[in-house]
Amino acid sequence: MNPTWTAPSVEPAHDVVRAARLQHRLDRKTKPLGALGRLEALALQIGLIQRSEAPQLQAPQLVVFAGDHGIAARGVSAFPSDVTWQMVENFLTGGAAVSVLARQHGIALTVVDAGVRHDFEPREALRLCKISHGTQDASQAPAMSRDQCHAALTAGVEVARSLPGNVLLVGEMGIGNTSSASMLLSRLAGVPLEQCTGRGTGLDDAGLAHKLAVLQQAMRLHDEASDPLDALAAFGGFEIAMMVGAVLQAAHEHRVVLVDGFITGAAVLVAHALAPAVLDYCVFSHRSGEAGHTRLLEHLEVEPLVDLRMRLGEGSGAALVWPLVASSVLLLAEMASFESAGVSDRTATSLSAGQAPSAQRAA
Ligand SMILES: O=C(O)c1ccc[n+]([C@@H]2O[C@H](COP(=O)([O-])O)[C@@H](O)[C@H]2O)c1
Ligand SMILES: Cc1cc2nc[nH]c2cc1C
Repeated sequence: MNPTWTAPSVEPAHDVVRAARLQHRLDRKTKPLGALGRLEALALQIGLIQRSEAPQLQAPQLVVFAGDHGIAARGVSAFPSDVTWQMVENFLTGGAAVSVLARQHGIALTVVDAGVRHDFEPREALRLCKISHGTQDASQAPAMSRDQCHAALTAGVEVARSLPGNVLLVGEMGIGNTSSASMLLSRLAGVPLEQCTGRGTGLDDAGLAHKLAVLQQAMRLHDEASDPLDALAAFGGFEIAMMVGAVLQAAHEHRVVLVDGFITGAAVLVAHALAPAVLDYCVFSHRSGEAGHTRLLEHLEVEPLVDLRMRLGEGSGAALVWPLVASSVLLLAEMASFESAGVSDRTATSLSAGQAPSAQRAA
């Protein structure tokens, strides 16, 4: 087995000339300068991602990657592992939060069995990519072997490659996966584990203290795992590794990547360590209520679009902000300019008052 895995290449999306042109288009729209706030930066980012001054979003795809975690047997979650496969069934029959939101917004939903401890009947919206029936307990052994880790990364690449459209919304399901995300954050960002570890699905104070002790044990066991792929194999899980592959492939193909919460954020953290330009393609949908998410966003120096104190996962936050993302692109495409609508702008007045247009934006 090849000891290294070659990540899809990711080109930086930034281009100074295209950014200036997009900004000029936005500035000539019939509104005060900057009045659409972060929607303007969003439209500009998507223009850069698509290398276009007239970006368009097509056939958004939400993929929920699901996997189980051996470490869940140590009592680090408020729920049992069986909830993972039961929720996969719920996604497929349309009753989960993400199912409702995807239906509401016309987003295609695919569920990927990355490594759930259950055998599923084949279904149209289900991709069977199981690496194993759950990972090993990371407090006792590496969560996965190098081979399994590479297989999961490759499967994620293949899933993204096979999907239509130019927007990937990334979600996950896996009892115990906040533990993996916390350990990845601590190891890759150098943040103390206490600041990375939270209540997940709803641990009480005693549960949180126990979770922290288990994660400390796992971190000590894998104290050599500092390279991003070593850390990913040590701490898991299969769904996180598949998300890393999918995000890298989506960025390679110049798709917009709409990132959900803490666990999807941890996958982006790994992807960023492998290919830093991946961040140019990522839109961070929301700030999760899970404690470590704020540290993760600070480390990546990114700001999510909204904070609704959600902490569900599944891609629910990504699905929820999809209409904002779609609106930003539509406004860029369809709003009239001052010239085309015959609306007077204030440039003439400010110029006669000796103020440069650039000073207006700063104001
Ligand atoms: O996305 C988030 O920010 C988030 C925060 C806390 C929990 N979750 C979800 O809850 C599960 C993991 O929580 P836990 O307590 O089992 O580690 C998993 O299925 C995630 O989708 C998700
Ligand atoms: C019920 C339930 C739904 C979820 N969706 C994502 N993670 C979850 C965890 C639980 C426990």
